[in-house]
Amino acid sequence: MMLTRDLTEAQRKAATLIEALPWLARFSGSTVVVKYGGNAMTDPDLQRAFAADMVFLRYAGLRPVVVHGGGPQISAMLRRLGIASEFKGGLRVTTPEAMDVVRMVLVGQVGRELVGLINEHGPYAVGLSGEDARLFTAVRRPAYVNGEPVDIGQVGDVDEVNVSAVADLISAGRIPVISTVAPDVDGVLHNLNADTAAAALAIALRARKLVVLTDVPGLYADWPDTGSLVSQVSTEQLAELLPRLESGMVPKMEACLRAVRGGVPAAHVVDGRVAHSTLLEVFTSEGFGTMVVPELGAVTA
Ligand SMILES: Nc1ncnc2c1ncn2[C@@H]1O[C@H](COP(=O)(O)OP(=O)(O)O)[C@@H](O)[C@H]1O
Ligand SMILES: CC(=O)N[C@@H](CCC(=O)OP(=O)(O)O)C(=O)O
Repeated sequence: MMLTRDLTEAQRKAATLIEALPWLARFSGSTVVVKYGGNAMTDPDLQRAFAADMVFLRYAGLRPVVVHGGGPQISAMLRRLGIASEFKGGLRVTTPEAMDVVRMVLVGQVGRELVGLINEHGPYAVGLSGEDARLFTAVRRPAYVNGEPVDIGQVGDVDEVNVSAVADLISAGRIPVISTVAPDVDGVLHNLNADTAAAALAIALRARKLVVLTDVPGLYADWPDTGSLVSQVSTEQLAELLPRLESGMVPKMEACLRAVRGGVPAAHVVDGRVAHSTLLEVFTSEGFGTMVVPELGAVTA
């Protein structure tokens, strides 16, 4: 005979599953670009949970595309090699020497590890960088310090996206895992901020969502005041807030703004330190993290 306690537990599980039903119906068939930040991938258990989430999305009928970061991992390798490195306006100043390390770490290390973790579940993940099938063409990107443009070397913005480079993989049921280095028109390799590249890809793929995993619960309007967490923000409000933001949040929120202005219905910044944060964002009714929408009250998510 089933104990009352077991029944309650079973009902709770059923309630969790059934809560996902409207979201499954809404998002089935949709492309979701998930940016996995370097700060959110330091724990092996969290990495495994992330990989499982991508496979879960796929089996739920969504089309996940992973764009990964690796800022802390690049910094660690540069330190090991004794190469100086600094950030300006949230972007890494990238010398030709640093560029070699950026490519080695993102493509050869971080990307490979994620592909391996996803493929523990089956033959799904295929790793590629902006160089493969000309996925991204870069154009040099200036950074701004106190409103003045500063040269930060081989740092790029995405000029063009060759959608067909990933569309075929997605149609075949694969999960593209993308490392964000890309050549410019002259073939010179550039270092792309991963948030920036994820936004450009989400727009080009007409994604239903951009989900950005980082190491904070979301955007704080008045950082570091923890009472100022923003649950929902319109593009207009975010554009006003942007000049007051600092460090890594600048390219991140610029990317979310760009994605939503570019036609992606919602961009979410969520806490990647919480296991299965992507599933919580996609399949539960409570808001999780910060959601950027075209206008407040827009029916989306
Ligand atoms: N207004 C803000 N809201 C949230 N985080 C902020 C803010 N301003 C600065 N930060 C910092 O930005 C960091 C996230 O950016 P970044 O380090 O580039 O992360 P990722 O590796 O995930 O891209 C947070 O850990 C936090 O320290
Ligand atoms: C130009 C620039 O800053 N590129 C980044 C690329 C990696 C990245 O964006 O990683 P996260 O998402 O972990 O921050 C860098 O060199 O760190």
